[in-house]
Amino acid sequence: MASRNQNRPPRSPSNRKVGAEENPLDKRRRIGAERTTGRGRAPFGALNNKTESNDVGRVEGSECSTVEFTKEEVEALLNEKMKKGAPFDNKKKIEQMQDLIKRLKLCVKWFKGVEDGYVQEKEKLQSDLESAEKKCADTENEMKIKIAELNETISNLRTEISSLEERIRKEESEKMETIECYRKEKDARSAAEQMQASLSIELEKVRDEKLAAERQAILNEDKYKRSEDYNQSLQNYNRSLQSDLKTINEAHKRLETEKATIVENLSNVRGHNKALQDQLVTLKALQDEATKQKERSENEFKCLREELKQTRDDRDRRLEQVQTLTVEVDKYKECTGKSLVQLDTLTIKTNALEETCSSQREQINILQQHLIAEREKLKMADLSSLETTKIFEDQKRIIRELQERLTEKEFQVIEGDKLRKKLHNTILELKGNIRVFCRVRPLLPDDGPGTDTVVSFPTSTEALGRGIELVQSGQKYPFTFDKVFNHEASQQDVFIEISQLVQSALDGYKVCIFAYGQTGSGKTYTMMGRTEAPELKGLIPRSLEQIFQISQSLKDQGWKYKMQASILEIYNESIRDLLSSNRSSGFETSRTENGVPVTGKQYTIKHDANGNTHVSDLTIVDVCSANEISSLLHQAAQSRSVGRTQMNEQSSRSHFVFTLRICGINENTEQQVQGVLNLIDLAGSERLSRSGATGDRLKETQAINRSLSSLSDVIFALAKKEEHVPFRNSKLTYLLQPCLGGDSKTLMFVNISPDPSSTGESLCSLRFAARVNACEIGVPRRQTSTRSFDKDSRLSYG
Ligand SMILES: Nc1ncnc2c1ncn2[C@@H]1O[C@H](COP(=O)(O)OP(=O)(O)OP(=O)(O)O)[C@@H](O)[C@H]1O
Repeated sequence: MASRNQNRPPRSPSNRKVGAEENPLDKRRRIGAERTTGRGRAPFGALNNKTESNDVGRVEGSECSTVEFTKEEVEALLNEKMKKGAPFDNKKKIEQMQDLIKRLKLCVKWFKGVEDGYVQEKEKLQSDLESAEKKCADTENEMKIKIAELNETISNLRTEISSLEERIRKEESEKMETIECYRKEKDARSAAEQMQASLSIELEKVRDEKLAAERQAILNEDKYKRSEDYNQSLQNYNRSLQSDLKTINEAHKRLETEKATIVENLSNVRGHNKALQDQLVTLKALQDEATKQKERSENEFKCLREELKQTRDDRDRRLEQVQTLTVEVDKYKECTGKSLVQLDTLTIKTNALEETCSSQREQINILQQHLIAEREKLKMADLSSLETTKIFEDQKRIIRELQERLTEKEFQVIEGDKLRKKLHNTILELKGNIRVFCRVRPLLPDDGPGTDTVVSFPTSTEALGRGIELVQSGQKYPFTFDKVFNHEASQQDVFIEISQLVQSALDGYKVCIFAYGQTGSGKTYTMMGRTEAPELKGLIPRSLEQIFQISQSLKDQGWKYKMQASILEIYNESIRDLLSSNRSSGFETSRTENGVPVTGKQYTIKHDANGNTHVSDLTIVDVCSANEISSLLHQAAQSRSVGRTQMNEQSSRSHFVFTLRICGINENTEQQVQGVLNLIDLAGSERLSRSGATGDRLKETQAINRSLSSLSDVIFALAKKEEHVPFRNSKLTYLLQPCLGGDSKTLMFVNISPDPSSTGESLCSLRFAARVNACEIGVPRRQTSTRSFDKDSRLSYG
């Protein structure tokens, strides 16, 4: 924090040396001591010395920046009296006075310097505070963003880590599965290899067997060939035996023939027969022998056949065996081929799995490296978050300090605001708690000729802008009001004058602004204005817009406002709720239409202990914006015109009362305010003698006159602090009474028509306004106008 001395005017080099050796307090003490001992104080002593050397200006310039005064010194300087000398020693007196003046000048300069320093310090602090606040807010935002980013990064990293861990777990389980698969495949491969080996052995065996079978087959074939050859030879032998047998049989036949011949020749050849018989026996023996031989050969042949068959069967069997073995060999071959293919695919798969495994291992390594890097990052993030937290704490501390300063400043602002309100109110009170403005409307095409003939505005310094003169029957009637607006005054000109009152309503005061005047004098124009163009807007919309604008701007100071609006109309002493959603229920029960009572509500006016007015059954709407108010005013205008049609009522015969209740609370100070803003367009005034009214119209006019007269009576009674406040059964005055007394602010517009045919009405209105203008409520009014209130000048509308 900057010390206060930093903002002081710079010290002269010579003095800086002194300042380095002793503090200002010591110096002040020294100055005081020197003064009491009469040896001269540092500033004044220096001044005196320099005065002697006739170089006062330069000395003052250089010394004033180094001299400091204590309160006591300043008071002593102010209270210092002339030393008593010779009574006519004017020269000495003058010197003394010059000395005193110089010291006083020094003191004043010192004061100015200090004051400038304070102002600079204040400005610097203000700018420091603003920049620090901005910086704090920025840093806080940055911190928040950074923390959010870090949190996000941390959460991302965490999710990444968890996903990586999950992936690792998955990879590991996959790896385990792969290893398991690999192991199984290895087993299968080894089993297949074993099988292949056993199959190879079997194949070898089968091959051997096949070779043996082939050899056997060759042998068998040889055997078979030999058997066939043998068979052939046996068949040949058999054939030869057959041919032998044939020849033998032929021989036998021949022998038989020979026998016959022989037998024939037996006798002849008995001898020979015998020999022949012997030969025959031998031949028979031979034949037996041959038959036996034949049988033996046949047996042998049979045996050989058997053997051949057996060999053939054997051969067939062997062939079958060979075939089955070949099939088996083929099968084995196929099987081996398949196994080999399987083995190859398994090998490829294994290789692929091994590759996958190694790539996964690599991936795991990469992921682990990632994990390590991310952990490292996390650590870094933690560290930076710690650093950030530290910075954040520092910033928080700075913010706290700044907030404390801000609170201090806010307190000062609040105090300033209180002072502003007080001053604002004082200004208004000085202007008068009751003020009367007069507004003269321009001539309308329907009016008679010339404004100047009826109304004129005095140009004397005292009455400029405040005076108005009305001419009736050649006689001039001068009036003075707080402000007089001529026919050229715009709506904005008028609003500028009343806008301070609007501020008072927000400050918690009761404010009542009403327009009074004869029919057609411009009351509605003043209060409501016209909707065609924004610049024609009247006081009511402008005031409400300002209220919302100010209430918005006060939000920064912690003020929160709740606004409630109600709009009513008083016609013939009956209240009509212009915001009632049910139009027929907007009328008071006491009203009748064509002699038939209209069903509706009873609007009873009550005042509570806090001086607030309540109208029972009245619609109260919470409003937050000027737009809402506009739509309410629109609704009220429609209800009004509907009411007029229903009641067969003429325009301007009713008082239009817009009430805005303002409840403000300051969240910082818990200060509360309750203001009321009443904006009223009164019914047009009319003299009975002039209206020539009869019947209901007469009653209406009497009621209006009664309520207007009663209004001035109430204002008068409140101004005079009279105990009895006359209401004369006027609902209007009873309604407004809490807003007229005490420190309430009342502003009355008296609207004047320049139409020569209504000069009498204008005079009457001006007299009424003058009567109100003479009232004083609260603090005494300014001295500029002498006011008198003639109790007997009560207006008569009769
Ligand atoms: N300052 C002005 N400038 C221009 N025209 C105005 C001004 N004042 C009033 N007028 C016009 O004069 C006419 C009568 O004004 P207005 O209706 O406001 O009178 P009023 O006093 O409200 O009458 P009433 O008592 O009958 O309601 C309107 O046409 C209005 O536009």
